[in-house]
Amino acid sequence: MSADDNLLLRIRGVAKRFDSVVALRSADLEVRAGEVHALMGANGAGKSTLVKIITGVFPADAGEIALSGKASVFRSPAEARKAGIVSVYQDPAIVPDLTVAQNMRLARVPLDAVKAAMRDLGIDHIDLSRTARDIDFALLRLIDLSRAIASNPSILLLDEITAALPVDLSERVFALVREWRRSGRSVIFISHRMAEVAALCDRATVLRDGITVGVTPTAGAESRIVDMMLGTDVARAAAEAPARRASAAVADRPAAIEVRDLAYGHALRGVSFRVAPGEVLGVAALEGQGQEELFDCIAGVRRASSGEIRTHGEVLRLRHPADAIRAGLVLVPANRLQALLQQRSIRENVALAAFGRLRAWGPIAMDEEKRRVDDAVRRLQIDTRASPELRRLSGGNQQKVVIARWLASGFRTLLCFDPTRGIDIGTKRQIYALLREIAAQGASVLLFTSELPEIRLACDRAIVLFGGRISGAMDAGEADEARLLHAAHGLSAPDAVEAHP
Ligand SMILES: Nc1ncnc2c1ncn2[C@@H]1O[C@H](COP(=O)(O)OP(=O)(O)OP(=O)(O)O)[C@@H](O)[C@H]1O
Repeated sequence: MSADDNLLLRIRGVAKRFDSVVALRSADLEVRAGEVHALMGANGAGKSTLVKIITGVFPADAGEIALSGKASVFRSPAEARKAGIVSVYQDPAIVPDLTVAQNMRLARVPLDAVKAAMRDLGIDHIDLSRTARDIDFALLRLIDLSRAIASNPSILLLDEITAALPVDLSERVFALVREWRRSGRSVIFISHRMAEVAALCDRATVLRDGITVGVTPTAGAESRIVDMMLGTDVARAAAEAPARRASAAVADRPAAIEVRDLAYGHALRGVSFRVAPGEVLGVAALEGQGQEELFDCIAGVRRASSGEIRTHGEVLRLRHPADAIRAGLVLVPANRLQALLQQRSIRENVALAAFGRLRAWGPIAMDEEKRRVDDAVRRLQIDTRASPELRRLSGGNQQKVVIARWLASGFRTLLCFDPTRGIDIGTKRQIYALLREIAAQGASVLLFTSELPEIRLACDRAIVLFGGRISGAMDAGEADEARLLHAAHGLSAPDAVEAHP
């Protein structure tokens, strides 16, 4: 049987325009039965738009879609589901104020099948009568995935499913995808993490500026894929890792931020560390080891049960995020939906923080605000073609808006919680370079990342959390994945890992 006989989905010349924005010019995609197929492309390349066209969220302006050789146009996700195509979209399709069970009923999927899928993913401990709003974002995505699996599709589309997931939960998704392939079904997998694409996917289709620019087996093709995604010139610039400052006895300087014996219920216990001015301190941890509580306490979102937080020697009383912002501590949260006003313009969203601050200082300096906002938008290369509405930006570009906001307003310490979630490899490098630049100008950065290789690229030092305590501390040069993972599992003998590669 030839590969063509095995073709499940064939897409030719799909185009889509939103007013003046051309999201897709001519997208081609062929997915075989029993294949895990990566859909790659930089932020804004058109991946999510293609996923939404395939699953009937909106119609294409042009092009053909054929399923098992038969021309197929779906007018809604429900129609696509009936034909065996189901997607887990980038933002969970879950109503926050309903319980998990109510959400599943809303999606018309049988609860028993959802429970079975949750069991397969190892998340059956979640009480289905809990309100979705109270459930961690990473777990919500897995619940959304369980919903998708429950209808047993022949093609599963996963749009950046692992972007919010820590290593251990990502592994469960990979196991499921492999099982899916073994049973002859197909997965279309979108991710900005090249390592997982190379490990998991059979072939990749690459989109650039809305056009399919190549199809390749993934094995050994990582750098070729990056070249295709970014265009060769940009890829070359992106490959130059940001220069890490020579570690000039940073730890000896007075701390920009010092955390002493911090506790928050059982989630955080006796956590102490310092970040010097000009330093980027990385925080690594598996899911739910106290990292969210740590960032929330420092950002004034939650009140610590005991312990102290100081900036430049002064003990802070943080009762509200505004207290932290006044002390120069600002948070870039992982969940951009929390941080952004979807109905407002990009400009308003970037100006949000600066606006409050400038107003506190006196008359609003509109020119100054405009200059700062323009500068931040330019530095982060935010794609403003779809201006003025923020909600029309691609996921990665929305994430950049959150960072741009604080760039425009100024701060002394940037608390970044997984800031490069869902961001393409070129932009990621820009963000690391930006964090380094911010540090070089004297600010300090505390960076939690669920992507362990980022620690070495962006940080000077790293601490690792396990069970609410610090289970490891090391210089970035030593923070390879094996060492970090070891500490993240509460194992204190990284040398043992090296001894058994
Ligand atoms: N509903 C919409 N209205 C207007 N423009 C849109 C809409 N949805 C997407 N776009 C625009 O279409 C282009 C492609 O966006 P899309 O979300 O498909 O990119 P992507 O490849 O998924 O990016 P990312 O990796 O950042 O998620 C972007 O310029 C985006 O701003």
